[in-house]
Amino acid sequence: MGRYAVFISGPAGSGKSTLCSALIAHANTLGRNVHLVNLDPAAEHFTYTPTIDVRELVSLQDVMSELGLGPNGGLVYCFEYLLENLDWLEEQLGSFEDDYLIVDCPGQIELYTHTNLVQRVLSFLAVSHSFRLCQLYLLESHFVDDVTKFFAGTLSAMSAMINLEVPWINVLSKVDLLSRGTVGSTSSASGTSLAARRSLERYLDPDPLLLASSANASTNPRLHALNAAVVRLVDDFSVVHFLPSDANDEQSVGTLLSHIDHAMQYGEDEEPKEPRDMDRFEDEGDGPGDEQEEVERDFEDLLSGRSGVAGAGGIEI
Ligand SMILES: Nc1nc2c(ncn2[C@@H]2O[C@H](COP(=O)(O)OP(=O)(O)OP(=O)(O)O)[C@@H](O)[C@H]2O)c(=O)[nH]1
Ligand SMILES: [Mg+2]
Repeated sequence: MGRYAVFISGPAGSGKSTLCSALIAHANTLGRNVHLVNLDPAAEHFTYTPTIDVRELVSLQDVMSELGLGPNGGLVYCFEYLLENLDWLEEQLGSFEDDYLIVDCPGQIELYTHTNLVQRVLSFLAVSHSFRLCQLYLLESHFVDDVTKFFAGTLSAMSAMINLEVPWINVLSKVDLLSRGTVGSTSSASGTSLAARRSLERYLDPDPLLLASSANASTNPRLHALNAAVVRLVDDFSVVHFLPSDANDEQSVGTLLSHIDHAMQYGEDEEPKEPRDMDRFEDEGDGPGDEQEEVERDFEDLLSGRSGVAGAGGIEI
């Protein structure tokens, strides 16, 4: 079948561990055998017991108390320790028959952008163990309530992407909070939801002119040339494309899993599948569309509550 590993990364609290659990639960309902790998030496608890857990090799708490390091230095030390002890990882990997790993990563962005530590773990899996890899990068949906925050989030995703050089999927997590009005402006609840929804639509398929004018409206004129440069960058590279995610919505999780499978060409003997919920689109008689159209449709369904999954709650706007 081949060996596959998807790394779930993103800033602290962006929903990585929750999404790992949701992906595993969804894969289980499809009868698929996937394994959780914990690469976060500071993790506390998991819904599913990790099959491989870096804390069995080294834990952040021990490193901090024994070496007197702070949390960030301690984390870097833990990764260096892991890389010095790859035989441990090798032994853990060797016990699998079906290798589809869902890897929960630490939230410290500098691990992906300032060091090559994560990159070396990825290379070890790809080169020494023939894993096909994919990296998911989560950004919380509150990044879309302000264009300058969106730029910051997009640029951090881009710098991690350039550093790691593996198939990449950007995810806007917790979009259900937008529809509840928890994220966005301070107007009335329904107004806030609508505004947030419009923001999200704008950022899923950004119009460069609109992005530039709203960035210019909230920044010093001296920064307008920089805004224009960032908008060009955002417009020119596909890093700007985000898949919306609600970890509590099975359809959303299913769509993400299908994008991950597609990125890694999971099941190479089978016909490669387009990253979409095929049954739903076939039922609706839709022909194949481009990826962005798909994302927009999924997003529309998510926000309008047309989830089509038994037991999944609709989202009120
Ligand atoms: N509403 C909503 N909440 C979510 C979603 N995903 C995660 N959360 C919540 O966000 C919080 C953080 O989620 P985690 O999964 O622990 O985030 P994390 O990225 O693993 O955090 P660290 O490991 O500390 O970096 C928790 O309270 C989750 O319940 C989502 O899709 N919707
Ligand atoms: Mg976590």
